[in-house]
Amino acid sequence: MSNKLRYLDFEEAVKRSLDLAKATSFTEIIPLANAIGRVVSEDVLCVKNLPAFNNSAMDGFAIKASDAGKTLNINKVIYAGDKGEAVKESLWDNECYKIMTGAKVPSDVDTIIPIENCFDVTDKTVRVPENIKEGANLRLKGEEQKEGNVLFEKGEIITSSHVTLLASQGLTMIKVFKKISIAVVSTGNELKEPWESSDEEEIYNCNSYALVSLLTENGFDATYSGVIPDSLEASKEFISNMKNYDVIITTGGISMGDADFVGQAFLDNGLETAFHGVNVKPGRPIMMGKMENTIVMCLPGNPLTAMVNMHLFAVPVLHKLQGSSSFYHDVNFAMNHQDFKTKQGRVNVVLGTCENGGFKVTRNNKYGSGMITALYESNSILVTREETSGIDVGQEVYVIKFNNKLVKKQTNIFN
Ligand SMILES: Nc1nc2c(c(=O)[nH]1)N[C@H]1C(S)=C(S)[C@@H](COP(=O)(O)OP(=O)(O)OC[C@H]3O[C@@H](n4cnc5c(N)ncnc54)[C@H](O)[C@@H]3O)O[C@H]1N2
Ligand code: MOO
Repeated sequence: MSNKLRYLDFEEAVKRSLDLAKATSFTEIIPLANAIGRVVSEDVLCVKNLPAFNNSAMDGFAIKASDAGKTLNINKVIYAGDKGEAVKESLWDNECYKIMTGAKVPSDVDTIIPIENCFDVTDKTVRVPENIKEGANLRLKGEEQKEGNVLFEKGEIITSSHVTLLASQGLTMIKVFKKISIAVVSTGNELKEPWESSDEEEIYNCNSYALVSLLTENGFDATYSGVIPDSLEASKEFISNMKNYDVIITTGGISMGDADFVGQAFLDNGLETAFHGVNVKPGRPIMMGKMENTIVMCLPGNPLTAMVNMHLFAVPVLHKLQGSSSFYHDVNFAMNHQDFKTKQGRVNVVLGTCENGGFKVTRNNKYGSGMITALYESNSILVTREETSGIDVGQEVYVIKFNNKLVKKQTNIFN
């Protein structure tokens, strides 16, 4: 680390990491069917009024409100999709239309009465109630969105709700930001790939697979590019071949060990360091910077640390790079269910489970950063301030959720 004793303030590190990221400007046009999770690169405007024409919200009778209480002759039946003559104004005195939900409403009527609220209904006549509300059950052209309105904005991530809107507009292609290219690499001579056999002194590389999966969960494409060897020369060469990526994420080799060459290898390749060493537990050795046009994120090798810091620091930066306008953590407000201690003097990132508004710390907050199962047992992280020494039962806390799932036990959903 550049300075062994001074670690950067957590909030400053978050700021510097986000300052590193400038949104991509490369775009492409893709089919609607492939659009989920992509980031819109320009505002999407309404090109077809919603609704596109005045239509009925109910199966029933389209009448003039002034005919309330009368028995009316049924002029014709109008179905959804009818057009031209079939929906032309043609009422004489004491007439109405029978109309179906979604059908165009001729302009000589102003109110729809649901069929079940009418009396003496036959094929030819109907008696309408006395008390009616003029304009009832009429969906007016453009009342939801008018042509020219912004339906959604540049920088939004496409969800099923966006797809609904696009399809409602007859838009089959959408302009999005091109996916940024992300390389994930591990470091360490002790690593074996999960399909290889390993001696007792060797361990399986879980970080690379963990990070690629986490990136996939967050809508990114990432390439696993292998293991950087534990030698400065080999590390330098490995890194020099990766400068075409938008982002390189490494784990391990970033602390103070004799085999920790990653930082130096990046520096020798022209890295401008934004920070190396942050006052956070776990994750103190974390390093970030920019090497020509490539953002570099070096996470500590301990699996739990790597994943926690990936959630906390890296994911927001990646969303910003990808052009998303929403890249800050979404926090949930929860009630803490079990006392736990935290280490004063550093920002602590604590694992726990957040369900139905309650937070429960994982393993009483006594787990090591080399552990793997503690992460699996958790779905949230809680970040404390440097001066905090513990969190009490009943204290209200902010938590950041990951691996968001449905829950096993049903609880009250009503308010
Ligand atoms: N003298 C000091 N030693 C250490 C410090 C320190 O400040 N001074 N910091 C400690 C902290 S905190 C952490 S975190 C670790 C991080 O060190 P590195 O980033 O250099 O990581 P490595 O030493 O390469 O590995 C640490 C640990 O993680 C295992 N590992 C590495 N890669 C993988 C992988 N792909 N899959 C699974 N496990 C992996 C590795 O075998 C080690 O056990 O440094 C402390 N030391
Ligand atoms: O960052 Mo390290 O994981 O605190 O041990």
